[in-house]
Amino acid sequence: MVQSSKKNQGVPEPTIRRMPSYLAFSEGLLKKGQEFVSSTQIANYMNIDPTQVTKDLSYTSIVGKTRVGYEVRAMVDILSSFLGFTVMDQAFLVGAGSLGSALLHDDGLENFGLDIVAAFDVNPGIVGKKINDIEVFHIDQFRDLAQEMKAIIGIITVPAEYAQSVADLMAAWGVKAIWNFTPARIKVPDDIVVQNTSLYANLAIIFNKIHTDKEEAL
Ligand SMILES: NC(=O)c1ccc[n+]([C@@H]2O[C@H](COP(=O)([O-])OP(=O)(O)OC[C@H]3O[C@@H](n4cnc5c(N)ncnc54)[C@H](O)[C@@H]3O)[C@@H](O)[C@H]2O)c1
Repeated sequence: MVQSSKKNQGVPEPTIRRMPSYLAFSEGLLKKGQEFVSSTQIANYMNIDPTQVTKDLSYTSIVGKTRVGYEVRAMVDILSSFLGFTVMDQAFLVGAGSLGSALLHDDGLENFGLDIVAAFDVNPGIVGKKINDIEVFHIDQFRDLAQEMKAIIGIITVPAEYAQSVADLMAAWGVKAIWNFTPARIKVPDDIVVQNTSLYANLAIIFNKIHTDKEEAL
């Protein structure tokens, strides 16, 4: 069995960002019954240079065979483990509104190693309910439940103006990472990993590209 590290220190972030696509591509090939895949085939799919693929995969224990390439089954096993998708980490979500409840409904997160064990909110209409079988508690219960449930990842989906106070609460409890979906930039001790995610930033890039293309075409 391949052990997951969930601590792949020194691996460049662009490499980590490409790996889920390598994994998805390999899973597709596995379903079609393909046994081996070459770096050129992966590179064509990704629209990048084959040497980049070889370099990225060299951070893992995947070994290619001359002329046949990489074994697809090993790619799937090693990449999912390398990316930390095979070991479950527990998370708390704070802010069970529109976005928060969408994340609570996303069963796919579990396939990627994230188990949301509890949600928190302040709205009496939401507190005490279950969303996709995950209980929503009042934020005042955070400290006690954090102690009990020992989640190491905090997900923030509250209005931006409350993001810092929620981050402070999570940091005081001792989370190792915060996945911040708000547009606020939070400040936490350096040993806490913060990942900011925004659909709207990606949308702005799309708008910028299509509008620039349109202007160029005029
Ligand atoms: N990253 C993205 O792509 C993306 C997409 C949509 C929304 N957002 C952001 O996510 C956040 C939530 O957006 P939404 O549309 O779900 O809003 P929403 O109003 O539907 O939900 C926010 C929830 O947070 C709760 N809340 C408020 N203060 C709280 C506190 N101190 N502690 C606990 N819960 C609290 C509210 O009761 C509400 O249920 C906003 O910051 C928004 O900008 C980000």
